[in-house]
Amino acid sequence: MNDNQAIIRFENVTKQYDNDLIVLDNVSFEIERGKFYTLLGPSGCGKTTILRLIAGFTEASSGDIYFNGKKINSVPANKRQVNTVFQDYALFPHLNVFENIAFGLRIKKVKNTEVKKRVSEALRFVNLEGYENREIKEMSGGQRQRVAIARAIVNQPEVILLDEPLSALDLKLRTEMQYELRELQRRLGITFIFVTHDQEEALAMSDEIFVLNKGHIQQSGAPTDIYDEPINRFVADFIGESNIIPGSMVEDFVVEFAGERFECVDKGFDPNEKIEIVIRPEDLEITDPEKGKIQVKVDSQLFRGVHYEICGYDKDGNEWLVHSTKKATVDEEIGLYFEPEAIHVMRFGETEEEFDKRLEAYGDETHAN
Ligand SMILES: Nc1ncnc2c1ncn2[C@@H]1O[C@H](COP(=O)(O)OP(=O)(O)OP(=O)(O)O)[C@@H](O)[C@H]1O
Repeated sequence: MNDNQAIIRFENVTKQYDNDLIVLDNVSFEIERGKFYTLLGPSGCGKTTILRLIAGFTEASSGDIYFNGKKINSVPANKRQVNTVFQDYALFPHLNVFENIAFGLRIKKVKNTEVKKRVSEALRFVNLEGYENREIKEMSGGQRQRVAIARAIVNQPEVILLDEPLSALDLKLRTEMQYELRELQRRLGITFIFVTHDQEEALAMSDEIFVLNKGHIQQSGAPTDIYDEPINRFVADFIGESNIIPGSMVEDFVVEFAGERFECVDKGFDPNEKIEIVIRPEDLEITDPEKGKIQVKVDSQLFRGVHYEICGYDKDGNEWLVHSTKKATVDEEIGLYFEPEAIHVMRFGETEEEFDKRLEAYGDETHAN
């Protein structure tokens, strides 16, 4: 087997349920071996459907799915090198921790000594040594979560699918489990495909994120790439808070919005092409009005612990959101300063393919959005 080969490949996969709803519309992507992937998107965008297609719980309406280069469209679920960790853990309440984890091995008629060895190993991986004889009802939410993960890794699958596995946990435990899961994936070296609708979780955990909406992958890439270079309004909005302001590209490196022209680092647009710009709230600095590039009248302010969240309007009526450790006063006029690099220019309705082509054509010494 070629190590560089994608472990999973979707080729023009469409999924339409009986009710005629097209959930995935001609989707193609590759999953590389040994990485942590996250499928991120709002409720109903098709994340779970992708997992179900990989696991073999449902079939594609059209298109092909490959595993290690072999087409697996009609391979039954129990013959796939894949294990799923479900949102509700799906543990058996009448079996103790050991037997829950051993369940899959027992079905495969693995020898008792081997079962013991592998279950102990799996328990060690999830830090639950000594819990073998506990009843499931005696385990906390976080511990149940770990049992569910142990039950997946004990089968030594090549891929583990995790469907919102942390959503039932409280915030503190959830954050702890995020670290644990990430660390576990690194130690095991197994490919993880994780589903969430929580953008912070996706940014914190993943090597690669697929942002999904309305049956399409809107953008895929490393967390920093997606955060810094969202290709459209949906991604910009979904991944963190953004100021999205309409404008036009005057020429290469000059953009106009809020009635002013600004230096930027983008090129490759038609002269005066209508665009939208994104500036992240943390990239705006509060200054005196005359030192700011934009002047804004403060409308509201909230203290968020680490920073103030300040909202205001410029003279054109655009809303500006600022995250700053500096305080402002409601109705005060403030200046906002930003570097040319803080401006990300987005073309209307561009697909990821077109975006990538344009980046290639213009080299990567600039954003060349
Ligand atoms: N078996 C089914 N029959 C008909 N429609 C379905 C079926 N399963 C899912 N759907 C529909 O397909 C769409 C996508 O569902 P899916 O579960 O993949 O979304 P999701 O992104 O995982 O959402 P969530 O975050 O809410 O779990 C939804 O509109 C859902 O109602």
